[in-house]
Amino acid sequence: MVTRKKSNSKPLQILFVASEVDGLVKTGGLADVAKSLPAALKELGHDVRVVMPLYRKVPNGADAVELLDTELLVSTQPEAVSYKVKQLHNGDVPVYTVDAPEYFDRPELYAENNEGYRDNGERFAFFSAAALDMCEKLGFKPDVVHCNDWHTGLVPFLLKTRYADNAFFADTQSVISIHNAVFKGTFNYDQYSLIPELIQKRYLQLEDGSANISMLKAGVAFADKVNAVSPNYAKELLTELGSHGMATDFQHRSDVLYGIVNGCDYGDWSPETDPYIKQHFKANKVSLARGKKACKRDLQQQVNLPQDDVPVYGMVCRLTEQKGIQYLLPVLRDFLVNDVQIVLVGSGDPKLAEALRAISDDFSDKFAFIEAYDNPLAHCVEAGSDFFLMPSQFEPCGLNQIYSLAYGTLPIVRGVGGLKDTVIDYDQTPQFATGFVFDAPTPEALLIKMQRSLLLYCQRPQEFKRLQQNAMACRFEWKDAAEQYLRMYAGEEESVLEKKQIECA
Ligand SMILES: Nc1ncnc2c1ncn2[C@@H]1O[C@H](COP(=O)(O)OP(=O)(O)O[C@H]2O[C@H](CO)[C@@H](O)[C@H](O)[C@H]2O)[C@@H](O)[C@H]1O
Repeated sequence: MVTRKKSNSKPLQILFVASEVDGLVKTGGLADVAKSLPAALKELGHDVRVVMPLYRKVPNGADAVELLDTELLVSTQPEAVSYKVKQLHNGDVPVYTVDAPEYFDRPELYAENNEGYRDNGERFAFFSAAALDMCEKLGFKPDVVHCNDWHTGLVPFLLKTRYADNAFFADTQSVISIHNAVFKGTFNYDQYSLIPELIQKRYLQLEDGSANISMLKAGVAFADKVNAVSPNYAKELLTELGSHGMATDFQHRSDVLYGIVNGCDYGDWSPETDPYIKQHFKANKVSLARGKKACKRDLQQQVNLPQDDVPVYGMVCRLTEQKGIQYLLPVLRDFLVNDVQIVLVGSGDPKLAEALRAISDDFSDKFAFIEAYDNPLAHCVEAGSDFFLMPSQFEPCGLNQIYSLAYGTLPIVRGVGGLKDTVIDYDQTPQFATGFVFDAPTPEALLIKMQRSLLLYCQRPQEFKRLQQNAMACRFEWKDAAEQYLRMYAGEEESVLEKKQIECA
């Protein structure tokens, strides 16, 4: 029998610690969450403040209001590290930016030319320490410190060590959200000089190789609660196959491991209001048909494809193995013999880019590969495509398939992580289907679903429209996700383990 604490309705003070925040600086889905979840929590009446590094890329960084000019003192270090805290706003949410030029005044956030900065361990160890150091100085006493991914993994560790007896944080609980456990933030001990607590006592369970400490492991081991960005990913994290080598770490925390699906910011991603798309549209048949057609023509024009009336498959992603490009590449030429077009917008791994470029050179009238990070174009791909490809190797939640649903663009996804939680397969559940889901991690399994989708489009247009309308009726509101987070903070949400027990009973 699980006993639960009663939820406290008093507004919470929440510090949301993230390495990137959409609206200020973004390289991937973590930034979308760091923008939308704090906003949704604030909307529900809580005092939420975000803290992130002040990178050179942050617009208006120079105009931010300086709140603190201070230093991080570390007992074992002869010299303190000076830093400032400057305040910006992202919508209604205050954002504290940690200004330490030696760490963050660089051209990029994490890497240049696909190579991580050599001192990334030290940079984010500092950021984690500063995020807590500033709280007392600013007089902000958080009830919840909500961390995100490896960059912030040392925050829960510091709360349980450096701040264990500190009255200021006596009532503070820590949470870490896992957006992508493949990045463990593993660095040599010599990068942790600002965190002597890690060195004075050896924490074997945090080591990833004998000379290295993983910041993500530290977050998972020391946070009061751990949550994955979908229930299915939370379950996968408990397995050898799906945990990126961290099954034991997650199994040790299974009683406080939760899974909460990300929301969709419909203020940014709605075909009815999207400022980037050619023609707004709704789910009713006439509006959908007209809007999709205009957006398709516009997309074809933007990426230099013939403006033909053929099914268009879109894909927008970081070019990494995670996104399943390796399943697409071997079958891309086979699929392109059909009367179809594919638009892929992505940047990242140069080898994957080269392979995609070669195919687009050979099929220039059918396959447009845009090697770029281009947000307006991403919106046009969502609006102008008929199908959206997301054949991920693994996918903690995935946002683009959720955006696709909103635009009536049927996702073709692999049934992993959050993709399984958010897309309903046509072959399994035709009545409620919103897309296509395949299981095997093979190019052939992907090709079969692409061919199935093509048949549906060409031979059963009414049925295709019905699926589009099913997709557009799906809602993944951030408000609902935020309410689940609040229940998790309050100890009222079911952990993955409890959900499993209920399923088995
Ligand atoms: N070339 C490009 N041009 C324009 N925009 C681009 C782009 N490449 C990516 N994006 C944008 O970046 C975001 C990507 O979000 P995802 O959730 O799909 O993946 P990501 O792997 O970064 O996030 C990780 O964190 C999120 C948040 O929890 C999880 O959903 C996900 O599974 C996990 O891997 C989307 O907003 C997308 O439009």
